Amino acid sequence: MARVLRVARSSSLFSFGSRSYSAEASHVSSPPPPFLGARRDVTKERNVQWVFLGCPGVGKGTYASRLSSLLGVPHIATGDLVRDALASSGPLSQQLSEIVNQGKLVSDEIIVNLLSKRLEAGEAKGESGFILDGFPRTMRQAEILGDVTDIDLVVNLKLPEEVLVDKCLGRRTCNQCGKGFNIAHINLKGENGKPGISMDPLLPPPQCMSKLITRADDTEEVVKARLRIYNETSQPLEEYYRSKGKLMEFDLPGGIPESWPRLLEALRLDDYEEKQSAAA
Ligand SMILES: Nc1ncnc2c1ncn2[C@@H]1O[C@H](COP(=O)(O)OP(=O)(O)O)[C@@H](O)[C@H]1O
Repeated sequence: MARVLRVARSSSLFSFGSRSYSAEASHVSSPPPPFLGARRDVTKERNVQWVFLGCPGVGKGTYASRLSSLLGVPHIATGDLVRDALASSGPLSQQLSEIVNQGKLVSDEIIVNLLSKRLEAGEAKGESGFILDGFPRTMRQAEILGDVTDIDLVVNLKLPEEVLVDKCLGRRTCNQCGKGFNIAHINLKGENGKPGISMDPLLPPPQCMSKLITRADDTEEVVKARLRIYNETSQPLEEYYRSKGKLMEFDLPGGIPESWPRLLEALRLDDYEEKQSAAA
């Protein structure tokens, strides 16, 4: 989809593909543009174009990244694009740090701009397809995405809210190799017919142990703010994609060892590697 966006010099307009958008807030009550399921089937001509939805801490990054390696498509996390922009010097970094450190969402204009640049760079390198993680986050972003490309599938990962906070607070990244870990021990008892959930920590190897860092926005206060904002702004997206017949709900049954094979099964990818090698 990387016929990508540019911020128009004239100020309050930004563009994605050949379309321009006003930088003002979206009127969610306006009907969304027709989605792409209605258009021709292009899935056979290109790699997958998938979106991962889910609350902060649910594990979107982990599963999206594993699937991207399996399918050979880029995993594009807008949170990573924001953190890269934060790490660079300049006025954008200052503008972003205040927003991100309060757990608030960056403007649609900035986020579409960052995503567009990333897609453009990927296209120049010959990338095809994507797994988007953290985008779209608002109805307006979903409408913009729907205007410029076909989304094949939206995977909505779910975990009980009690688990999400603990998982966010347990996240760690190695500042040398960049890998993500989680030091939280989750053990939620089942009640009212709901199954319990236990997850072992994902501990780093000894060489990373002394290099672990915690995201500045993974404090309890900011995590709770992010969860609240997610529930307010992103849940309408579930309904939107459900109504297009694109939403796949997936309740994570536990940690990676239990969840990964079940997710592959749900995506009908459980024998994907075998089929790939047989076809080769
Ligand atoms: N699509 C988006 N729209 C607006 N802001 C975003 C978007 N994606 C990421 N951000 C910003 O980057 C921060 C970190 O994003 P992310 O790593 O996806 O965190 P989370 O753990 O909340 O899912 C968010 O709190 C938000 O400020």
